[in-house]
Amino acid sequence: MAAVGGLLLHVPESPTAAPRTLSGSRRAQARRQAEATKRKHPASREAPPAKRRSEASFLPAERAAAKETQRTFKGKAQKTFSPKKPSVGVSDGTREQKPCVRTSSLFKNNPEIPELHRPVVKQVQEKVFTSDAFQELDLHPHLISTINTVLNMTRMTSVQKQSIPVLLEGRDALVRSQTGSGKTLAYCIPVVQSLQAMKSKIQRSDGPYALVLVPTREVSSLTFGMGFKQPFTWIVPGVLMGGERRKSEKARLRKGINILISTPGRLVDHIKSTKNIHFRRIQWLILDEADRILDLGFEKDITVILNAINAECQKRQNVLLSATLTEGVTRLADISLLNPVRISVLDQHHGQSDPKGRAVPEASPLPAAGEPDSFAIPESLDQHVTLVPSKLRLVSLAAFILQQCKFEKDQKMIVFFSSCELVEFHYHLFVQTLLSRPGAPASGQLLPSASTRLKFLRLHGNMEQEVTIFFSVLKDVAARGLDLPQVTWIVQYNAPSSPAEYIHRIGRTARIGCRGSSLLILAPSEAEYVNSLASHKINVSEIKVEDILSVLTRDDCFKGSRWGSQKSRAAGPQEIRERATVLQTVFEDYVHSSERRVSWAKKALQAFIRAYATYPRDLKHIFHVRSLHLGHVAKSFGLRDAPQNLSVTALKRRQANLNRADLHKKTRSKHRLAEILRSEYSSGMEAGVAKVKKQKQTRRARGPLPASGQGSEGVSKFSGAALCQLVD
Ligand SMILES: Nc1ncnc2c1ncn2[C@@H]1O[C@H](COP(=O)(O)OP(=O)(O)OP(=O)(O)O)[C@@H](O)[C@H]1O
Repeated sequence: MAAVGGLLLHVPESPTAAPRTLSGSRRAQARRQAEATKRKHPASREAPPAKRRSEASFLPAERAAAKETQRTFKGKAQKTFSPKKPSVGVSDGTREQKPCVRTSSLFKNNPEIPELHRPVVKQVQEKVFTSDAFQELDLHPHLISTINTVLNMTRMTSVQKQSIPVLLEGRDALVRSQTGSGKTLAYCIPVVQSLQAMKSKIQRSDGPYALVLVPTREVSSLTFGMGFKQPFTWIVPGVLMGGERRKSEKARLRKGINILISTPGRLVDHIKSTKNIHFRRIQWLILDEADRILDLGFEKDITVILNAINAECQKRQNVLLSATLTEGVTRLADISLLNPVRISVLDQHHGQSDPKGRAVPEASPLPAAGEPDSFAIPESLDQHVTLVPSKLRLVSLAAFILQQCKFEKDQKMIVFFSSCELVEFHYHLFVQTLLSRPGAPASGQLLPSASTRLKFLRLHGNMEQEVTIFFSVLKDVAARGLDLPQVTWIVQYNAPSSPAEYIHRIGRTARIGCRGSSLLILAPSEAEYVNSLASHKINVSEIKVEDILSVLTRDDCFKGSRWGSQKSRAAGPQEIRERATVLQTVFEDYVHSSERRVSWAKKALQAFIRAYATYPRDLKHIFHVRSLHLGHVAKSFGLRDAPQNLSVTALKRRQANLNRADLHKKTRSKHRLAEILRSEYSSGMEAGVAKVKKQKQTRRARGPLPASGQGSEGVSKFSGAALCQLVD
């Protein structure tokens, strides 16, 4: 089941959007460039530690890698990259002041980009579809016809073919299969089949017969929407989710829910406070996305739930499903399943099926002690990584979005960030600078040929109201809520905190056999993360940052003056630098156009650093706040200088005093805190975090708002978040 805690979706704009006129745009561009030229660049103040300093620094060191530059750019490499003097050019037959863009600030003093010696590993792969139809299963004809006509599915996926017969036989099962392989229906079908076949017809007032636990509210809605669209109207499914008011959930529980879908946190909340919740008729207990449930620290809540169910009913069927089979998942299986059949789609090749194609109980291929887990990755998914110096991160992300979504057709992209604040920041920044708006005045902050083909949406944990809107938007766009089958690109702007999280993020594309690609953006100092992924049999190939930025040469609105009259000239590194600087200047001008926006960008920067400080211990040698160069990172927030009062230690101390003590008290787990801070998955029931959110809201009411008045600040309820964009 798809689960994305927060995302920003990007849909085609109305074709009526009026593009701005070129002449006005050129003037605005010239003004921006003039300002950029006038500005004093603080390059020397931003110099990185001596260890990583290099003179000319677009590539690992331009001079050292001149050959590489020529190979990649297919143009003539420039020998020197000193700031250029303003020049006068001729345009459209009129003499016009065309100042040059200074390139020193963005491209000087960057750390070297190391050669990526990526170990090539053989990825674990699974076959998604079988040739077998649902008709081959012993199911009620109405159920088959609903699957065929309402859900529009004919052939079973491998996991469905292996799991459904086992579950229909009444066995407990531990099911492992890659993301997007159809695990939800693998349990929904047997549950519905068994409940409709009960001798005494189910009454709504009987209460729950099946309990489905999922990690997040989003997943619960989707499970409800997709899996339990069943034809037997007397079986009532229902969802308990954190965003809804407890009172109305209690009322629904009182009326009766036969298939109850909930996040662990929300259910525990009801177990403790709702009198009329009971489990005496439970026949099915499903733990879906068990790895994510554990990642989020819900182990204790699961124990509370198991105890509550065991106290009222002993005999039931238990199913645990997971994309990754970690030690934690096996431990959970040990306590929740009884003599389970272990189904792993990979096992097909290892003779674990009987002659009828049914899986038989057997030990699953768990990693040996000390050996890292390996994850199955869809065959149709191409994974990439790019190493980008901090100063170039923002322009690189924007260039990549433009490359894929403006210059390519039929693209949809989800961009994951490490916090809600980052989603808000990038959403507003891109909407204000990269999009053209009908009737918008020529503010000079919008790119002249700003795209009419792009649209952005966002989703994250601080958006309770907007989640509903988001779902209704998605209904039109993708028809399957957050499970967006046509997503073509997943971009991870901030690295995930675990390989399992990486797998779940990239699992939003290449679903159910479709093609998809992913891009992980790392800083040069984070290159070792690629080895960490390789140890889990995750294979990524490199895209060079200059190849990403070179897309800017396809759009004349990024043109620097030096190239104004040389249309035929091939794009060289210098031109790419100039164009990247034009784009960066657009972002910086927007951010620096008011005090409020500067303070908003600073807060986003703080949120980034806070999230960076929460990487788990085993990744600290790769992601350590001390290795961040604040001046450089500030550039990726459109800030011209690092905020004066922003020292990593002070920030951490302040943050610890403000929030963590409270959160620690509530969660009693450092790991859980880190996950809540970093992960896009949440039940929405984190008491401690909710309290923090309340504090933040109060503070937000007092403090300055971002430009649009919609942003958020501080520690979010769950900060892993994503920005998703979709293009016509
Ligand atoms: N037999 C089928 N034929 C066609 N599409 C299917 C079939 N089974 C499931 N799907 C579709 O595949 C997509 C992924 O299914 P689902 O969300 O259940 O996968 P999953 O394995 O639970 O993924 P994840 O682990 O990422 O949550 C959904 O859009 C679903 O509608």
